[in-house]
Amino acid sequence: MDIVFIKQLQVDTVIGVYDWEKSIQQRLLLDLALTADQRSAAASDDIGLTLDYAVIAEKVTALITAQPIELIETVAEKVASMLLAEFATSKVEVTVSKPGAVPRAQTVGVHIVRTAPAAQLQQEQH
Ligand SMILES: Nc1nc2c(c(=O)[nH]1)N=C([C@H](O)[C@@H](O)CO)CN2
Repeated sequence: MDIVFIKQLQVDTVIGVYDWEKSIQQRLLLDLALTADQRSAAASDDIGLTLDYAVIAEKVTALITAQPIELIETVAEKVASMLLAEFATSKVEVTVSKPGAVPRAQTVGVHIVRTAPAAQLQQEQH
């Protein structure tokens, strides 16, 4: 199946468990993959028939920066839920990295895969 993706989307926000993290902004990097058949968009050359990655990037950034969050797992789950609810996609993969969180590691993060409920999948096929 086809995938529309965004790699290494930078989002600066208040993120972290500890008190010292609640008064600073830290950078998260997001990799997103949204599964959706792209054949009709390609055949018609119509942005309205695909998943607009610019719109996705804006909505994801707005969602994450709307309020402080403690866990990157929460970020990933919120993003996956929003993408499934607001875009015509059957499956999303969300990777949230927090570079700099562990000094001796290049980066740390979480990767989740979520699928649309069966009812939503049936709607998209018709
Ligand atoms: N699995 C996780 N482990 C940790 C998280 C997290 O969000 N998920 N967060 C922290 C702290 O906020 C850390 O990033 C501060 O440097 C620790 N472990």
